[in-house]
Amino acid sequence: MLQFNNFRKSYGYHPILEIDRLAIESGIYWIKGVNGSGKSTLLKSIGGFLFFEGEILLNNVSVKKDGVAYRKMVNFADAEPIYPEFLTGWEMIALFAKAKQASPGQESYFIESMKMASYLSNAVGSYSSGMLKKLSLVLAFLGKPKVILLDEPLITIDTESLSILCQWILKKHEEESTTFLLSSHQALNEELLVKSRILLVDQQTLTVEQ
Ligand SMILES: Nc1ncnc2c1ncn2[C@@H]1O[C@H](COP(=O)(O)OP(=O)(O)OP(=O)(O)O)[C@@H](O)[C@H]1O
Repeated sequence: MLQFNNFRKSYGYHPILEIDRLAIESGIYWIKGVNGSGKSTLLKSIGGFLFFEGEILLNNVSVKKDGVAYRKMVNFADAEPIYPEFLTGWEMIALFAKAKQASPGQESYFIESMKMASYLSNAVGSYSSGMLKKLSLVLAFLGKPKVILLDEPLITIDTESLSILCQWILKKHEEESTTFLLSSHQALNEELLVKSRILLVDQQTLTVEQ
């Protein structure tokens, strides 16, 4: 479903990733690689946020040639999310729900399970890093994307939220066949681990471990 053709990403003259040809089937993938290997660069490229050479296709839709249709199918949560400080959590959720054509009330399950209602009326600028992270995760789950990209989703959230996030991932994958690509230096919990395959970013390329 996700296809790389002659993908090349550099920053200036510094090559970061080269993927000649690779197909990634639907599933849950744990992206591993040492610091600076290119995991965030990979996720941002798939998300359509970075310029690169070559092609990335999702269900045969090209991020370059049909960016609008492509981006409708892909949600992304940044490792260190930054939002306008003056907006409230509710306003951010309303904005994303509209953009992602979420069904009415879709956010309720996520907000309730992570007990976020008490602070969503406050401006985002007042949030702790964990509160902000949880908001970014809710936003990434809105709508019915084919792929959800999560860059370091496990950092800053507390232990209880961590296992709830794993449940969100498993549920969304089971119910909507959503593919997940998530990078993490921390090990995934056991339940998620058994359902995951590993994508290794190493020596400037990407391989799917069997
Ligand atoms: N905007 C940028 N300009 C120039 N170089 C960059 C930029 N962003 C990343 N890099 C470089 O690209 C390489 C890959 O960075 P990237 O953030 O993708 O790695 P990563 O695997 O996500 O790292 P980490 O595990 O530390 O988060 C690094 O050498 C980094 O210095």
